[in-house]
Amino acid sequence: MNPHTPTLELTQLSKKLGGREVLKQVDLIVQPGEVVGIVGSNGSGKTTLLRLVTGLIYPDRGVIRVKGKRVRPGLLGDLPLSVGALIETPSFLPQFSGFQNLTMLASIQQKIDKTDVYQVMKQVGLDPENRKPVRTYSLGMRQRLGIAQAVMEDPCLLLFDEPTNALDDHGVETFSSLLQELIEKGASVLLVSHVKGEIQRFCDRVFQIEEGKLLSVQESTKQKWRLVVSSWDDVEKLTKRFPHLQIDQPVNGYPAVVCISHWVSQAELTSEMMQDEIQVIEVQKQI
Ligand SMILES: Nc1ncnc2c1ncn2[C@@H]1O[C@H](COP(=O)(O)OP(=O)(O)OP(=O)(O)O)[C@@H](O)[C@H]1O
Repeated sequence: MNPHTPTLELTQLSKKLGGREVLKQVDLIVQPGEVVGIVGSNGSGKTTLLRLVTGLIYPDRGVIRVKGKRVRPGLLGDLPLSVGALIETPSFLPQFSGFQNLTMLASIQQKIDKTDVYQVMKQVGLDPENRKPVRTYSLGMRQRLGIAQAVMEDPCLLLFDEPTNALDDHGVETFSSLLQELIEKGASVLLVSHVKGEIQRFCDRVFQIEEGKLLSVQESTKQKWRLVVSSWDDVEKLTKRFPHLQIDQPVNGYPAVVCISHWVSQAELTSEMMQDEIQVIEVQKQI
């Protein structure tokens, strides 16, 4: 897999619902580690956009690619397994406990085991030992379970639709730190939210859906740098220290990585590297 392959590519995506063209020729590219916010008034098409990416519904026109692989919806289709989603009110089997629900879902892909499910439930503030069926869960507990389900298999792309809906203050904080952790690990996120603070805090870029069009309302302030370093040990130090790093083609035999960050000057960047005693051969600001 080419490390530069975008996590998500939407090309000329259009979708009609109830006789109305909800999305019109939408184009979007989301890179690894990028958090993209989607805002817009009620009924503007935000949820529709996320559902299209999961393959739950299919576009009338256009192409969706996750990690370069085309999403072909339908039961016999090719659904993107590396996508974690929390869209609208999550539904679970009501007669089973939260833990049972998640372990059943985990058994489909067999990427994670019961211990991982146990841990992720604790992470979202749910008691994995609670044997009560999901039908007795409050809305907030269901939402927490939905968040756990979305993140548990460490997907490369996360789709969150109003993730803090029904969460109490503690739940919001828990979600925020979980999201921060995922971003640091390099996941890409599409975040739909009416909560301005949430969008401002997490998103690198923000788009608004207006009359079916995806309009940019906040451009990224991040820069892309290529760092050429003296050894693979330095690459190891860098990958420990900085999220979203991608190994690049070596430059004159030296290892190189591409890094997306908010640094504005080369001096700032070099001083960060020096703190970790990383020997930088060359810093290239990419255009
Ligand atoms: N199954 C459906 N059949 C017909 N129309 C639908 C269907 N699902 C959604 N729509 C319509 O598509 C439009 C976009 O809906 P969508 O749920 O994507 O909006 P949204 O931006 O997520 O809204 P909200 O902020 O209220 O969650 C709305 O006008 C909605 O009524």
